[in-house]
Amino acid sequence: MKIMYLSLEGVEKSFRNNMNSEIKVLDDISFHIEKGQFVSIVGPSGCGKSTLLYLISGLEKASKGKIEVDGEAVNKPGPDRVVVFQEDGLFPWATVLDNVTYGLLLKKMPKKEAEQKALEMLKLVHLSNYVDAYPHQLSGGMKHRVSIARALVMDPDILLMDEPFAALDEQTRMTLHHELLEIWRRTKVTVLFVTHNIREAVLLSQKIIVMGTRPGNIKTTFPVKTTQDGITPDGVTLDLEQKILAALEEEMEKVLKEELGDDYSFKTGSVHRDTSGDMGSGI
Ligand SMILES: Nc1ncnc2c1ncn2[C@@H]1O[C@H](COP(=O)(O)OP(=O)(O)OP(=O)(O)O)[C@@H](O)[C@H]1O
Repeated sequence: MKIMYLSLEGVEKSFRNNMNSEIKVLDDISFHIEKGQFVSIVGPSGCGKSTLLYLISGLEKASKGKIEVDGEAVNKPGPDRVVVFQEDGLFPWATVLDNVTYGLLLKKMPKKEAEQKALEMLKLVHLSNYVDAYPHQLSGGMKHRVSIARALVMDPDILLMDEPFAALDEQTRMTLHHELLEIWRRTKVTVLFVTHNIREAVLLSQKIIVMGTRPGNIKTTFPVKTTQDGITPDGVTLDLEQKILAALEEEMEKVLKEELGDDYSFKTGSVHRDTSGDMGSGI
């Protein structure tokens, strides 16, 4: 029997708007993730993807429903769940090494031990030669690698990644995809990865959760079929990208109609489906 590691059952989240009325952002979210899985979440802008990550991280509380990690209810942030954001969030006044040791020193780990752990992580993200550099001396991709090292050094069980590579250029993003997969295979950390980019989701994940919107819900889930080497064959990749895009088109139509008026007509297939391009980055 498979162990369900992260489990959400009937999760709802509402916020109060400026008019003091309740707006439901997430409705009846239920899914289960096995330990060590790499799962992506895609969905239209504003459907509640970040909110969902914050609920799992414990930074926000669910209005209803249950979130459990390894059978334990989540009700506050914990070192077992670390979030990596789109912005690298590094301290500009601190060196790479000091940025990575920061969380460990807060946990009262002795400095020598913290530095040794940080150096191991920096080796894993190929930044051993930059330990004394300051963030402004690094490229965007390198800064993201530091922020991944800073998250991993805490030994999290679950890495929650909120569009971590969205602001990077295509080539840097491709390099980081390789590195992230290598890190994932070596550390066996469970990854929940939010992205707007369908291709990115297909390339990285074992399972893809597609969210609908108004309010945010789970529209459908796709398993990603890989070979024994963990590689998704090209035909499978393209087919899956098309299926995800088709599922999202309906949601996008809903949003556009709401924002642009009822007479707006969304033509099926009007989304650019050039498979050589950057699938879904406009979603
Ligand atoms: N603290 C808050 N108070 C009030 N409303 C909020 C709060 N946080 C999020 N929301 C609302 O919840 C909805 C979902 O936001 P969220 O950022 O989770 O969506 P998203 O899918 O991550 O969007 P994007 O893809 O554009 O980043 C939005 O309408 C947002 O305005």
